[in-house]
Parts: sequence; structure tokens; C-alpha cells
Amino acid sequence: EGDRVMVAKGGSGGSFHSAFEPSKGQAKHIRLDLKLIADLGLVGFPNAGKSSLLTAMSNATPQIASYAFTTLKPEIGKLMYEDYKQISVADLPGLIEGAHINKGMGHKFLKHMERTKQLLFVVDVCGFQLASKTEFRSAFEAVQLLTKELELYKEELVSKPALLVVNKMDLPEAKDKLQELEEQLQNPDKFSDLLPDDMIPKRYMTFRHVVPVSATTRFGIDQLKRCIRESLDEDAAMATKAIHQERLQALRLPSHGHL
Ligand SMILES: Nc1nc2c(ncn2[C@@H]2O[C@H](COP(=O)(O)OP(=O)(O)OP(=O)(O)O)[C@@H](O)[C@H]2O)c(=O)[nH]1
Ligand SMILES: [Mg+2]
Repeated sequence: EGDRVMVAKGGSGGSFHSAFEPSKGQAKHIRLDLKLIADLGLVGFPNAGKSSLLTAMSNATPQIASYAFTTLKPEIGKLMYEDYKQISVADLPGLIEGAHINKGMGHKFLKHMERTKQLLFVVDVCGFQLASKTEFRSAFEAVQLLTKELELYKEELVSKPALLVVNKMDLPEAKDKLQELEEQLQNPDKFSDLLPDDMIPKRYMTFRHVVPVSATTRFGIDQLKRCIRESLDEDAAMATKAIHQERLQALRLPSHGHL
């Protein structure tokens, strides 16, 4: 932020020696790739309620529907806080198993995850089934499969700070399912045996917060906003500390040319 780069040099102005004729500057075609699109990116299977969640939390009005792949391109929502702080959240299209080999336009969607500071996993507390032919996945399995898809696409993605949103807490049996999920997350190795071996992540995701919500009733939404803020503030504070330490280090080093 605030960096200056010269990509094309201007020509020198005309002077007495050039008969006041200026020389030409450089001309270049430049393609810029926007790397950071939002503070947080929503990661989830289709229908988990990512767009509903963004609507409940922010000023965004994404399309919401009861079929998979409602969201086809990223949309940004802004979370507003009382002290005027704003946090941007990208609503991304749902991932499916095999996204890393580009199933369901996986790459196009996964590449946006690279461009966010933190990840917000969203799962349906009652699990998910894409189609009658595909397997039913519990919330716990959804978390592991999403982690694996990220890992297979780009391993660094899995080391980003992450929060887990357990959505649809208004559904019957949600409380029991949440308890089950929390137990499973405590001891992921013990509960991963239903997944195919090659879909078990190398490293389980550790979530800074696990937040149960209902995007429909708004239960837990304020708590979620607080957790998001806390998590981003934590990283910002660490980054500032690192910069200070670097500067201090530089001051302590003897400067060149001194005896
Ligand atoms: N009962 C209940 N239903 C919800 C909740 N949140 C979302 N839904 C419903 O779940 C369906 C999917 O919601 P979306 O917000 O479109 O889901 P999405 O994750 O954005 O889906 P894609 O864009 O297809 O990836 C819709 O029918 C929503 O009304 C919730 O908290 N409770
Ligand atoms: Mg959506």
C-alpha cells in the first residue's frame, strides 16, 4: 500500500540544446492483476447459505435460491461497525468435490481464495448432498473436503487464518448436530474414516472461532461479526508489531561506512 513504481519514464523536456523540442517518453502496455479482493472469502459447498449469510451481515444483496450454483461470480459485501470500520467479504460460488481438478469451474472459483486475507468456511449444520447420485456429506465431512480441495489447489491456502460458520441453526436437530460436529472437530483423525483416503487433508484446519448462526433468523450474526473483527484486528496488530521490530532491528545494525 502506498508503494510507488515507475513503469514508463517520461521524455525529457525541450531545452535550448534541443531547440526546445521535447524527447518522447516510453510507452508500454501494462496488465495489472488485482490480488486482494476482500478481507475475507466465503468457502463452502453450494447451498450452505453463503449468500444468505452475506445478506444477513452486510449491505450486499446477492441472489439466494434453494438450488446449487446460485452464485456464479464473486460479489463483495461490506460489514459495517459502529466505529466506522468496514470489513469486506467476498461471496464466492460454491465449491464441489473435485474443484481442484477444475470440476464445476473449480479453478475459476478457487483462485479468488488466494486473494483474501482470511477464510470464512460455511457449512450447513445438517450436511449436504449435491445430487441424488452423489454422497451425503455431514458438516464435519464438508469441512474436511473443503480443506482438501483448497490444499490440492494450493497448499498455502490452508495456512490462512480461518473461521467456521455453522449455518442453519434454526433447523430441527441442529443443536445435536452442532454438538456432534464440535466433538468431531476436537478429534478429527478419529472421525475421518468415512472419507476416501485421498480426501483426508494432510493438516486439519484450525479455526479461530466456530460460530453457530442462522442466516434466516439472524441468530448468532452479531456474534459472528464480532469474531470476524477480532480475528482481523489480531492479524493487523501482529503485522504492525512485526514492522516495528524490523525497524528497531535496522536501527540497531551499524550503518555502512562507520568504523
Ligand atoms: N433454514 C435455513 N435455510 C437457510 C439458511 N441460510 C440459507 N438458507 C437457505 O439455503 C438455500 C441456499 O442459500 P444460498 O444463500 O443461496 O446458498 P449459497 O451457499 O450462496 O449457494 P450457492 O451460491 O449455490 O453456492 C436457500 O434456499 C436459503 O433460503 C438458514 O440459516 N436456515
Ligand atoms: Mg450463493
